[in-house]
This record gives sequence, structure tokens and C-alpha cells, in this order.
Amino acid sequence: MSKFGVVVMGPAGAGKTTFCTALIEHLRANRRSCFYVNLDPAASEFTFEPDLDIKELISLDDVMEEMSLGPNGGLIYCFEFLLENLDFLTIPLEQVTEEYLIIIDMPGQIELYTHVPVLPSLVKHLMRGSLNINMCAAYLLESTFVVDKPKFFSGTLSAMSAMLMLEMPHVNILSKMDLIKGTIKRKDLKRFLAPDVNLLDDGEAAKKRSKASEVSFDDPAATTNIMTGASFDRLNRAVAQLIDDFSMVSFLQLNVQDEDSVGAILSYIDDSIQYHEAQEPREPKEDVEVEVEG
Ligand SMILES: Nc1nc2c(ncn2[C@@H]2O[C@H](COP(=O)(O)OP(=O)(O)OP(=O)(O)O)[C@@H](O)[C@H]2O)c(=O)[nH]1
Repeated sequence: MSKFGVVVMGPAGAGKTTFCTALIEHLRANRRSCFYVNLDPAASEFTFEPDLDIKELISLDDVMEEMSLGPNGGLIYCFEFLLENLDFLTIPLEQVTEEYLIIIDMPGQIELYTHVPVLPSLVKHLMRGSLNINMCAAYLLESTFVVDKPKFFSGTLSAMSAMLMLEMPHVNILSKMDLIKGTIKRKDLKRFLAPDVNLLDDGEAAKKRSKASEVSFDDPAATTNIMTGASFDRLNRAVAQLIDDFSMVSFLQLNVQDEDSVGAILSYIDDSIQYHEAQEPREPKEDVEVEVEG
């Protein structure tokens, strides 16, 4: 048996650290051990102190001050520095035994997942060589995005981009389900769990918009036209079609206040890692359900 771990990713504020906390509480309640790694060089508040914290190696505040960089450039610098100093991770993680679930809490800057190759290099280091950790990615997207469909599909695209870039078992999670409880019907929610391309086609409104398809750049309202005109509808449909063609994105539901929901996601992560380890073809599982009124 090899070591195993989960890397928790997603946009800023998606609930990554809160999910890590809920996972640790759940593991402790079930007498399982974990090793918690914080890789967000800007994070400061934790319910459970990390066993390993990137800030012991480098902090974003110091980098921004000393290198005169902004938050995004500073974060990339921190990760490049980490890649040059991988012993910081390797030495402690080599000591972690197979009974421990390694939980890695990542920063929220989306550039890290989609624009630069630092994360794939880091993941390769963790999954190969002396560490040889069986990893799974947990990608969180905030459930309130379902009220803003283009935002939801843009989030779905970034989840897909991370999935393609990292080439590891990948679990997508709609977080903060408590915030949409009672605001969306169960059958409507299902269309978001396995994103339905027709969600972006809002029928009559889209047809009306397409009549005003010509965009004049002399027009001061041009930006608004771009966002509401026929081009925008076509772009939305193309994006949705891309997701549909890949047919790879589906979401589990997470409510951190519901222990069963956290447990169900953990067992999905466990399964993903084990399937990958055994290199057996993966059977699709039922959606993880939480109570949603409607
Ligand atoms: N209602 C509700 N709020 C949540 C939930 N999860 C997280 N939050 C809140 O969302 C905010 C962001 O949560 P974090 O866990 O810090 O999110 P993060 O993804 O780690 O944030 P960054 O590291 O800054 O990217 C906090 O105010 C949390 O209390 C949830 O399940 N329900």
C-alpha cells in the first residue's frame, strides 16, 4: 500500500480551508489520522494548525514587500521557490505513514491551476519518486454560482482545465450547499450536477438579444452589448458544447455542516484513489445527495 492524499483546490473563497477543517473533524471522529499541509502562503487562520505550512518556508507578505510584486505575481514566485526547495515537502512527507490521509490546502488564485505549469510539476513530484503518493484532486466551486449561469459555466471550465492539466483522479464539488437550500428545486439542481448545456439557452430572451447582434465599438454601450448580445449567446453555447463534448464534469454536493455529506465525499475520494491505484476502469457512482427543499 502507498501513501495517499487529497489536494483541495478551487477559486478564492470557494470554501477550501473550511472543507479541510470538516474533513479533519470527520477523520478524527472516525479514528483516522491525517497530515494537514497548508500551501497557501497568504493563509493565516486555521481551526487546526497545519502539520506543515508553506509560510515556514516563504510568506506572501515578505515576497510582495521584498520583490515589489502584487499578490498574483507573489504567489507564483512562492510556488517557484517551493519547487526549488522541494525538500521542504519531501522530508516531512517521507515520514508520514500509509495510515495517514495527506490533506493539501491550496491557494485560491485561479492562475495557479490554469495558466502556469508550477502545479503540474508539484503534483508530479508528490505522485512520483520517493514520495509516490496516490493523489486525488478535490475541486470546489461555490454552489451560489448556479444562480448566475455564465459564472457557473466559467467555473466548470476552470475545473475542467485543472482536471486536464493535472492528470490525476479528480472530484468536483459544489460547496456551500446550505446557501442555496430552499432556493432551487431538486430537479433543477440535478441539471447543474452534470452540467446541462441547455441551461445556457434562455430561449426568448436569447432570441431578442440576437436581433441586436451588431456591435458598434463607437457606441459607448458597446461593452454592455458584447455581454448581452448574440455574440455572447453564441460564446455561451460554444463553451457549454465544449463541456458537453468532454462529458467529464459532474459535481458532488457538499454541506460542511452535515457530517454525512462530508463522509460521503471522503468515501468518494477514497474510492477515486483506490481505483487509480488498482488501475481498474472506474464505474460511475450515484450523486452524493443532501436535503434540498423544493
Ligand atoms: N454558509 C457557508 N459558508 C461557508 C462554507 N464554507 C465556507 N464558508 C465561508 O466562506 C468563506 C471562505 O471560506 P474559506 O474556507 O476560507 O475559503 P477558501 O476557499 O479556503 O478561501 P481562500 O483560501 O481565500 O481562497 C468563509 O467566510 C467561510 O466561513 C459553507 O459550507 N457554508
